[in-house]
Amino acid sequence: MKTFLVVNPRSAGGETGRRWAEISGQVTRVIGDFGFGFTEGVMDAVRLTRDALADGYECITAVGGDGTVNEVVNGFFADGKAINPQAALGLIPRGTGGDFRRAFGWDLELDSALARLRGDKTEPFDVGLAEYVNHEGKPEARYFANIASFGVSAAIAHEVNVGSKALGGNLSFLWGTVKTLAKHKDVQVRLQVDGGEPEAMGITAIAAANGRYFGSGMCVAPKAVTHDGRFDLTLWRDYTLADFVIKSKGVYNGDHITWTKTRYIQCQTLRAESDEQVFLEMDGEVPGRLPCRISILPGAIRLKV
Ligand SMILES: Nc1ncnc2c1ncn2[C@@H]1O[C@H](COP(=O)(O)OP(=O)(O)OP(=O)(O)O)[C@@H](O)[C@H]1O
Repeated sequence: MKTFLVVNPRSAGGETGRRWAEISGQVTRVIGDFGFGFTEGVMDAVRLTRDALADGYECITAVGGDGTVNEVVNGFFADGKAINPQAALGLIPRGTGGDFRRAFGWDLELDSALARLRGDKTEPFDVGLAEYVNHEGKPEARYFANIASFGVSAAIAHEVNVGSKALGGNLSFLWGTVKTLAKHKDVQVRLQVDGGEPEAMGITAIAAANGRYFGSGMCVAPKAVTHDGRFDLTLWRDYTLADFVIKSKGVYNGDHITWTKTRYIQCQTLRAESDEQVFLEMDGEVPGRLPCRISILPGAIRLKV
């Protein structure tokens, strides 16, 4: 398979760029010739992926974290269609959060990533599509690989992404989480699942999950499968800071789905709207807010496993 690596040199705190000579040497040893490009900023991985597919590359491999995976997946599509439905998505995980790779039990070892790239095993991979309102108030659509969520999860991601990183990555994330949770109140939304009757409800957060983890390791959707053509929809209500701190074990190991404050269903589409400002997060980025429509594209691309 002709392979192209989309490399985010800034991922893993810039270590990917600094260690590139060593990484690329190992890639060559294991898979032979490959093409590659460095991303130069936000959304650049979309362009690199589209160009590589147009050049006939059959396996596009993200070298980075969840943000890079999201952009590469977006590059698999143009004008609402997969550019090459037979093309495969590969991953050399380099990020800090790594929620996408956790669904597959993949670690950060380069050797295991290269073994996947060298092998010819792929499996169908469902892709999420979110239509929403961006921060300029304009309608926008974006694909996602792992999870789209709204409510406190998106508020935290927004706080961390726009907040000061003066404390350093992990501390900023922790501080953003505590600050947001401490002042959070459930928001009122109207939710319509698979075209059914709209239901009004108060929610802490709702996650439409293809993969299983978000928020750097919270197992929000423990039964989600990335090739079953469905989202696992997790609805949290009345969650407080204490649930995320004192009872956090259940949030991290998936037991929360047995709590009375959690609802867990499967669906293919959902619509959500609110009279309040409710941010929408996908794969860790916060490109906009409700109202949104989220749908699944079953087996839209193939994944190297
Ligand atoms: N050259 C660049 N300079 C600055 N930002 C970049 C550059 N290339 C890519 N980016 C941005 O970096 C963001 C984060 O990258 P990525 O998710 O790969 O790494 P990470 O933050 O280390 O990992 P994770 O998201 O898993 O925590 C991406 O959304 C991307 O738009």
